[in-house]
Amino acid sequence: MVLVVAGFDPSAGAGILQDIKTLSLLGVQTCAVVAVETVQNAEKVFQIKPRPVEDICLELDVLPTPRVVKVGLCQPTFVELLRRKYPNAKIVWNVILKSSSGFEFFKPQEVLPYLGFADYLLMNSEEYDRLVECNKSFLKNMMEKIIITGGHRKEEKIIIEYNGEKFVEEKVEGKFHGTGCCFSSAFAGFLDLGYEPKEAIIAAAALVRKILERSKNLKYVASELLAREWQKYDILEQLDELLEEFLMLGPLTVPEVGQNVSFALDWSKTEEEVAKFPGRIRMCLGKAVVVSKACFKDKSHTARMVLTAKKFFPHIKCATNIKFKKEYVENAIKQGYLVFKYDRSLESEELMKKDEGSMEFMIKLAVEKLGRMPDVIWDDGWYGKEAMIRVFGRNPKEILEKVKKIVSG
Ligand SMILES: Cc1ncc(COP(=O)(O)O)c(N)n1
Repeated sequence: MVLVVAGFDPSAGAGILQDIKTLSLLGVQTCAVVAVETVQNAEKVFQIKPRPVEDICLELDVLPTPRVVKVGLCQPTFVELLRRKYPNAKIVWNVILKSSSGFEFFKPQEVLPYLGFADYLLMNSEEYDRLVECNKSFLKNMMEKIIITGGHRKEEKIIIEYNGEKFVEEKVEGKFHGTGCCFSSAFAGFLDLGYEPKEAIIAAAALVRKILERSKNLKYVASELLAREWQKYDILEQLDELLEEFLMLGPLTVPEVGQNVSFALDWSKTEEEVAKFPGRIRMCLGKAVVVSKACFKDKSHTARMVLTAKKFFPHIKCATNIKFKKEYVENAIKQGYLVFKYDRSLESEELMKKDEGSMEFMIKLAVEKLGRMPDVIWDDGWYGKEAMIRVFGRNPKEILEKVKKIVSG
């Protein structure tokens, strides 16, 4: 378990909220106590208010004993107390003298007497230089504990120094509020997972780079943008789980052009962010087959349909196309589904030639006419276009249920 003892930044770019976001990416159990309250946003720290030591201790007393303690913005004297309370824990102290926005939290002489109580001291090169300036010999004796994080020097890469070694990671351009907190809690998390300190540095630097690549154009470390990537795995699993059932229905559903089931994430913007079966579900010697499990690669009509439907109704994230039969449309109506007939003759010549925009046009038309998202949109074909029934819903399970009812009446 990692215990975080740090400051509370209500803007969540830095401090405890950032620590928790980062540690949850590693899936390690985390507890936290607020050592300092702050008034701040991504641009500026206005005020800090240390909490009474007695209050913090009351909270610590009822928590399990941690394997790793990550200390962030905290009264330096408190680190001595933590050492005594948790003699066997690894204490990782992210020594913060100044915020990236320039607010002076502590003076070097305030933290120096307590550095010896931690096992690892993380600081940027500016902070390191200030501490050396204040007491060179004291810091020299502590070199095997000190991890100097890059990013504040003008080098082209991030260079992290530890115990005479240098670790290099790609730099992401930009100024992000909370990088120190993110790196130090990732380092603490990897220690908790059993990594050697060197390995924890390499892994933490790679994780921070991945998060920062997603935080481009933002002012803070947006760990939540990496956190949402788990949904990719989740939707692939949901599609693959139901593939067998979709294949069983194949002889009743697969059109000449093949069938696909596309499933989007809440944040999907492009076809490559929509899960689908590349190569589609096709009929081969009377059996429905796929060439691949669900993945994000490949283009798909149904993926484009979902992306458009989602623009109007964000909860509509899944769609499939099945072959047209008059009785299927009748069944859908009988089942009480909202059914829209799409008239392909309304398409402009330009749209027909391109094909790209026709799915978008079709859904816009349906939504405009009905005022809500239909369950089914069908058309009876056009020159060179196979007649088709399209089924929409929240997820593959819902789509499968709808398709079953439509084909069996
Ligand atoms: C609660 C708290 N902890 C740490 C920092 C430093 O982060 P940064 O240097 O990015 O402002 C901060 N501003 N607030």
